[in-house]
Amino acid sequence: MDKLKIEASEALAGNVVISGAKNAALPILMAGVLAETDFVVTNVPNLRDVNTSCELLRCLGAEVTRSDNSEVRISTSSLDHFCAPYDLVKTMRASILILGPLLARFGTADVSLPGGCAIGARPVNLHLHGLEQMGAKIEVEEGYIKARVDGRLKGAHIFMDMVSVGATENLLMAATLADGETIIENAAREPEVIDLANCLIAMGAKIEGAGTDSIRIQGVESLNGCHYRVMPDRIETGSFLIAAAVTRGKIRCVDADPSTLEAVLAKLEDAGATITTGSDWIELDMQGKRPKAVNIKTVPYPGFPTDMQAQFCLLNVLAEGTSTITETIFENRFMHVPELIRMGANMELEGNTCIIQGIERLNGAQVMATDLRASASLVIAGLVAEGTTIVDRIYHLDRGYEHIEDKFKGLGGQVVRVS
Ligand SMILES: CC(=O)N[C@H]1[C@@H](OP(=O)(O)OP(=O)(O)OC[C@H]2O[C@@H](n3ccc(=O)[nH]c3=O)[C@H](O)[C@@H]2O)O[C@H](CO)[C@@H](O)[C@@H]1O
Ligand SMILES: C=C(OP(=O)(O)O)C(=O)O
Repeated sequence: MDKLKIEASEALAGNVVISGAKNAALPILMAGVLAETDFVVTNVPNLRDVNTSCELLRCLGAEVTRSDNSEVRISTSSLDHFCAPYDLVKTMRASILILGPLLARFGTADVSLPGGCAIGARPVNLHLHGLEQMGAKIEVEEGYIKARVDGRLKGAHIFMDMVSVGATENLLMAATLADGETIIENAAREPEVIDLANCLIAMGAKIEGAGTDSIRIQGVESLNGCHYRVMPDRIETGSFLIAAAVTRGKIRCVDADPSTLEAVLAKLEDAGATITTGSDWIELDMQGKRPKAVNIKTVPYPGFPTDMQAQFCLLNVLAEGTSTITETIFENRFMHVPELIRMGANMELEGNTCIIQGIERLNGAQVMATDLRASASLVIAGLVAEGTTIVDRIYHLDRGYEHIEDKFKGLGGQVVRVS
């Protein structure tokens, strides 16, 4: 099994090209099921989760081709299976996003119930409840969600009990083909929801309010394919900016979107970074200084993202001062903490808060994590640790970071993949 071997590195410097966003590409690929004509998605990152999504679409009978690494073409003319099997869903929870599109277009969907995962239980009750309000009959049998509707789904006024990105996306996709108007209240406002909505609009959907907490959808009879370019990955961008900050370097992220990262950039400025932005780039310059500790609390967008929590934990581990990091989205998202402690970090957990006393340097060690962003924080830790760090179980990283070792290498980071 592959591992990443990381040596203590100089301050990162140079440009890094940001890939398309995993968390936008996955729902957009699932939206392909809604399209009656050919659908072409560009800027799709070459990631394990994207491979899984393509495999899922193929397993339904869709034709999926990848002309080069970043373009995916989907044709649903031969789609004739309506089941997302356990073997695929267990490797990628986002497979649940096939439920809304399948049900809306074909009136039937069997989707393996995703289990919990390393970061929490992650139930899907909001997805199911919203679809039921739109007229679906849903049973859970033998580990599968079995959803059926006679004719079309019906527009509904849905009040979400809590903010859920995935449930908002599933219901948004389902509502595009429903009969009448759907309003999703307390909707997630994440940029990836807006990207999905823009894609659906390009396919012919009638959607207003994406990016606010109230999304209004007028159902249409059918949708066509379109050409759609996936937005830049704000979490990949943030991860490279953190790596530059902790190595006290200066980097520019190109093909990035600063407007989707305001909370993260504000915290980096509080940590002492000089941030400069253009319409599609972000530059961070630490001017050789050690970062200052910053307190963080994760909340839904536009607040500070949970997907950047592990990386900021690491920044605080190396920063000047004491800080607290509070995780409010997922109940078990601190798997990086024991591993960072093994590398010498001075931090402790109290409930959902991590208290960190900054130190100057970490020590290399053999580490592993069972979650994507925790793994990213360990790779970045390796760049500033004395000696060698080996990060194991990197299939988690391959779910969300394209060519991570090449991108670090381009910035002067000593990261290599070893078997
Ligand atoms: C593929 C993708 O886009 N993944 C992102 C998405 O995950 P995902 O869409 O799974 O996350 P949600 O926004 O749904 O989860 C937020 C919270 O709501 C809870 N919940 C969710 C649905 C539900 O039916 N019931 C329920 O209780 C979850 O357990 C969690 O505590 O948003 C998360 C929060 O920004 C990010 O960390 C993930 O990277
Ligand atoms: C938690 C994440 O993804 P997923 O929802 O696909 O597990 C993530 O991208 O950090």
